[in-house]
Amino acid sequence: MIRTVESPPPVSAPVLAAYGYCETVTGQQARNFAYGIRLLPTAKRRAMSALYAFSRRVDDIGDGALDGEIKSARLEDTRALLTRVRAGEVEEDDTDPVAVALAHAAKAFPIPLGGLDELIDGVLMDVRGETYETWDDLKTYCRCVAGAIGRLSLGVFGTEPGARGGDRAPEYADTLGLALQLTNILRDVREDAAGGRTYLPADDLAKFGCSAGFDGPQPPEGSDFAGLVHFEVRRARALFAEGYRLLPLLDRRSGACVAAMAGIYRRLLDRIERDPEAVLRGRVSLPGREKAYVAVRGLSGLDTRHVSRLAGRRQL
Ligand SMILES: CC(C)=CCC/C(C)=C/CC/C(C)=C/COP(=O)(O)OP(=O)(O)O
Repeated sequence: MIRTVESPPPVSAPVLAAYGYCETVTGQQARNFAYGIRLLPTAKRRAMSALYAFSRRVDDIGDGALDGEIKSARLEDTRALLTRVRAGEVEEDDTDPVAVALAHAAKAFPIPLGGLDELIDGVLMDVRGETYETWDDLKTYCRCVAGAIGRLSLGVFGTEPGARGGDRAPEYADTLGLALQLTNILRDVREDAAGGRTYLPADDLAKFGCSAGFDGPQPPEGSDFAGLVHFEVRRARALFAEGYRLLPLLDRRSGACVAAMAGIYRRLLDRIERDPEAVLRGRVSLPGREKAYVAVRGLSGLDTRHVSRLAGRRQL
């Protein structure tokens, strides 16, 4: 069962500084997720920033310019650090602020830290240059790099006591992570291709004549690129619909955080659906004012009430 911890332990000056570092990383680098994280009360916001900063570090190793062997070794160093966090071996005066903040967050909230091992496993798949034959194969990767983040975040949020169906919350959080990751893969298709990576399943690419890959602002000749994008958008929408069942299980501000994160990505998906080739021309993004609007909407509980109504009418 997932507990909500009401009063986290008091925060010492070194831990406060460590959280401050993680919040700066989050504010500067989480161009989309920071809007949701900001809506949380202090202790949860700090814990989410610690999770973000650790995940960012893992991701940056994967995306960096080093060669594969060095990346793998660095990822294993990060795993060793995680083992120290889990064993309670990271002291408050450790020189690594991300480790200090994560260790504190893991004491304050029941965060299933094994999810960070999964994230490292997923980034190692990237480093090995794995490609995916089918959606089931890609799903395994997405569970590691995004489903796990959903389940870790749920450890911070907790579920509302007595919420009906609360035991399914980890499954919904995982599915929401998949929805976000598939959207991210569609958005970054050109950038990933430039970096030599293809995430979309080979059998989908073949079905729409896109096996030649995406190396320019135009779709591969003779392909049905828009058909491919619309097919993946439908898949992502179904994942969003399932993952949104998480919202009524959360307290108001955690629900607002998730609604903001998911809402911003859903709007990215809308834009991609309207103009599929935009993802080949550059990075599709939302203006800051639109992200702020989605965050305010999340806080007003509109999305949560909408999902509850649909569930009540058995339309979800
Ligand atoms: C329950 C819950 C909270 C579920 C959501 C889980 C979650 C936040 C998954 C993240 C997956 C994802 C698309 C990461 C990309 O980060 P990025 O830094 O590359 O994103 P950006 O490029 O859009 O800034």
